[in-house]
Amino acid sequence: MSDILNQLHQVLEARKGADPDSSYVASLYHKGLNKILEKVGEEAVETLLAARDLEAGGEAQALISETADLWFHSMVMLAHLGLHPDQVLAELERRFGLSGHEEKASRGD
Ligand SMILES: N=c1c2ncn([C@@H]3O[C@H](COP(=O)(O)OP(=O)(O)OP(=O)(O)O)[C@@H](O)[C@H]3O)c2ncn1[C@@H]1O[C@H](COP(=O)(O)O)[C@@H](O)[C@H]1O
Repeated sequence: MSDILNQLHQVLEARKGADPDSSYVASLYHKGLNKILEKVGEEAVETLLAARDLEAGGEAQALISETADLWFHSMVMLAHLGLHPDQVLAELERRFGLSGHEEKASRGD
């Protein structure tokens, strides 16, 4: 399932040499870290508002879409700073192991 993260990361890397007028990602790189962080913050707020709306009877698709925007802009931030999404996945895997989920799952707990 996470292969889409790798494929998207490759596109984000390729956009480092692209014309800012022809690519949204290249335009974010061109504007710099502060603009990218502004977008991450904006999408985080839109995500939490969509979560509250869903609990109040709104659409799940709105939360899914906002979460995708948040993950996407977080990946742009990581790529801009020279990091790979695999590093985040590895950290989640490390924590999963630390909390003993696999051990509990194998025991059937
Ligand atoms: N996954 C995405 C993606 N998700 C969201 N967005 C863009 O993120 C922006 C979301 O910001 P907003 O909703 O705030 O829209 P906005 O008001 O127009 O944004 P701002 O003017 O505030 O920057 C929109 O312009 C969306 O088009 C994305 N743009 C690109 N991608 C992926 O990145 C790849 C490369 O994109 P380009 O660089 O545009 O070729 C694409 O092939 C896609 O796979």
